[in-house]
Amino acid sequence: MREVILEANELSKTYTIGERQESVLEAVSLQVEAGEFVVISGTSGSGKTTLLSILSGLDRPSSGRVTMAGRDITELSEDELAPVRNELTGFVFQAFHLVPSLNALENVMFPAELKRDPAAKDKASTLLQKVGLWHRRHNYPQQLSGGEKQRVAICRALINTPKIIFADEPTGNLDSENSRSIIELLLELHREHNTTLVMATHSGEVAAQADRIIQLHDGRLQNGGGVG
Ligand SMILES: Nc1ncnc2c1ncn2[C@@H]1O[C@H](COP(=O)(O)OP(=O)(O)OP(=O)(O)O)[C@@H](O)[C@H]1O
Repeated sequence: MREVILEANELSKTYTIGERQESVLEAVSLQVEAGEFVVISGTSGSGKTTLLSILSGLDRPSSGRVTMAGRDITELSEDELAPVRNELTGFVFQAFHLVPSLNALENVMFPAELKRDPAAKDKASTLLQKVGLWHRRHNYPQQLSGGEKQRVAICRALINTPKIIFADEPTGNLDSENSRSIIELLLELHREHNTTLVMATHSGEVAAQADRIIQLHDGRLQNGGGVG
């Protein structure tokens, strides 16, 4: 049997808005195997971003548990969680969170430099070339278009070859040619390094390439979340 790298048990998330309690996720349980490419699909507002944020340890559930690489991360403090996230995961979210004072190349290198990787610059250069941004390497985030920033953020998420990549509409701001090259890059990592991909997307073309599609509807899973 293959390793289950990510597991959610009975996750729920409730927001309080004024006097009202709004339930965004309800009793979501799922398992993802190491090396799987899972797409989370669902209409706008169905809870995809919320689920990805909780699965990746960026946000906490109101109840339920998340286990990552055999470790229950639900009750870890932020200080305990940060090294687990850095070691295992990469994030491609809609907010780019690029460092404004670093140029494109330096932004991509940053996570590898934190690990004192001597190949940081070479790896960052290769990634920028793959996404067609080598000529923009000296530009600062404010000198890049939305789609270019998106691609820099993707390179940065990939530089340490994380075990699990969480991606929220990674091609959301991109035209079809750039979307294809980003998906190709993610799939290349998936194939070559057995990287697990957990991706929310509206794109049927991307979903068609996934091993499994998890459907969210009003915060509930439509099909079982077990390993397919
Ligand atoms: N911080 C918050 N406070 C209150 N409600 C929130 C908060 N964040 C999200 N929501 C609500 O939770 C629901 C799910 O949001 P979420 O962003 O997870 O949906 P989504 O499926 O990713 O949507 P989209 O495809 O439009 O990005 C929405 O109804 C949203 O309004």
